[in-house]
Amino acid sequence: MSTTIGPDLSTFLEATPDLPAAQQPVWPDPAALESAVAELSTYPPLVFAGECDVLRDRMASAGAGEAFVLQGGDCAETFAGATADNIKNRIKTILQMAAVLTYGASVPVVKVGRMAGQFAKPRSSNSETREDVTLPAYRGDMVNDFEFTPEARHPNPQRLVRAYHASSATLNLVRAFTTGGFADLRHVHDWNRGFVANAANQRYEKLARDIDKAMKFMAACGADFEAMRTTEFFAAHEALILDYERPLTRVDSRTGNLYDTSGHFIWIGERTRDLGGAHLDFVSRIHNPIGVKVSAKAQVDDLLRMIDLVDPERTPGRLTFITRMGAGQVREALAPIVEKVTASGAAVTWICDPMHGNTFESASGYKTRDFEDVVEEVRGFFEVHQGLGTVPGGIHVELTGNDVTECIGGSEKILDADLNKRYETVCDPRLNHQQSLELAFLVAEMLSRD
Ligand SMILES: O=C[C@H](O)[C@H](O)COP(=O)(O)O
Ligand SMILES: C=C(OP(=O)(O)O)C(=O)O
Ligand SMILES: [Mn+2]
Repeated sequence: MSTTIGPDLSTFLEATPDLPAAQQPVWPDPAALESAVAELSTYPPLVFAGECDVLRDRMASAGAGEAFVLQGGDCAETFAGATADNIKNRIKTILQMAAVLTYGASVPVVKVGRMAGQFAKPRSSNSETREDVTLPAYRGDMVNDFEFTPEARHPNPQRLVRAYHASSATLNLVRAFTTGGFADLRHVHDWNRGFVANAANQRYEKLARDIDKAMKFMAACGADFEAMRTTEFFAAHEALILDYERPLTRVDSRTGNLYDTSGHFIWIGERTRDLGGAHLDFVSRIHNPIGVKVSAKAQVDDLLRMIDLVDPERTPGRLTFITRMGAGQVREALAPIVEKVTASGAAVTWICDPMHGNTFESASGYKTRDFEDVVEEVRGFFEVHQGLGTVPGGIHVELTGNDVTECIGGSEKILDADLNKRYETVCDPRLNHQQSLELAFLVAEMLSRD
């Protein structure tokens, strides 16, 4: 892969028309931006194009019902939060969930972290007001700082460079954990035994016992557990800030194709998926597997045009629709979309994000989600696909491996009054470690019935 801007890449950058790009920061110093972008464009790729191709094949398998995708991680990663413990806890949680889902689905689980690049946020409002002070909204550590002062909220393009380094360090540790023995299926299974040993999680004991039996059966048959000490793991984030994504786009020396090397899988958010906008234009020019968030407001005709733009060849695994309808709307809103997209002959993979349609402000003023709504949206997602004979390909969840109190409900019965105990997110409320595992057990039950 070329690490400098070669002739093909310059042509790409010049050919990119000046389309409107939603949700971009207004960088106050153009010279500082130019210098940060120039610096990024000289840096090595964070991922290799061949790995993106492998993930595209995996997403295709999920679209065909031969794999199940688990995407999970913070709503917004932070520079300060990129510590060994935080990363380890998140990986551990995802691995534990994946083990349970693998059993439930009886197919391989494709593990994808919302990690190593998830440093930018689209916002509903450009500003935030606390008491009588109004400042620019926090847009992710890649742009400005969460602290509520005018200096902190000032967009600083050197943060793009810092985001690259934080992503690089995160990815390095993720690769070490997932290939160095930490991911050993036997450890992961032991951790899950710990989860069901908690009296509050007794309801899941039977499933855990069944997995235990399956492991013993495999061992008795001489299964090669040594080969299960490592696992594939991919990195994903929302491709929001084009001044970060464009300079990390490289020509793959094997094929001459362009890849955004900031992550294996990148997605376009609900607020930036306009057909005439710069974000869809950008992803239509690169070869990574791409996701697009789809809310209940989406128009099917727009989605069909989007498919023509992003996946004109109808390559399985190229395009994933990450639907986020809300528990109350999923059955009604998702069915006609899946039906018409399927009837068009498109080959998209369907994933359920049960978080973003279920956010509300609690009585005590916290932005939260109810665990019950999260589970209910996944249930609706499965029902719709079952009804249409289409494939529910995976889930996309905002989670952390830590014991935060950001979403209410779950077997620990977190209440509104508990939210202030450990509300640590800088953007959306995440499922904590226990809630994430509980979700995995419930989805495994849905999958095994499916
Ligand atoms: O994931 C992100 C949020 O849903 C998005 O940034 C909007 O959040 P806001 O309504 O707090 O701005
Ligand atoms: C902003 C997000 O989602 P959406 O684009 O679906 O609102 C997100 O995934 O954090
Ligand atoms: Mn979010």
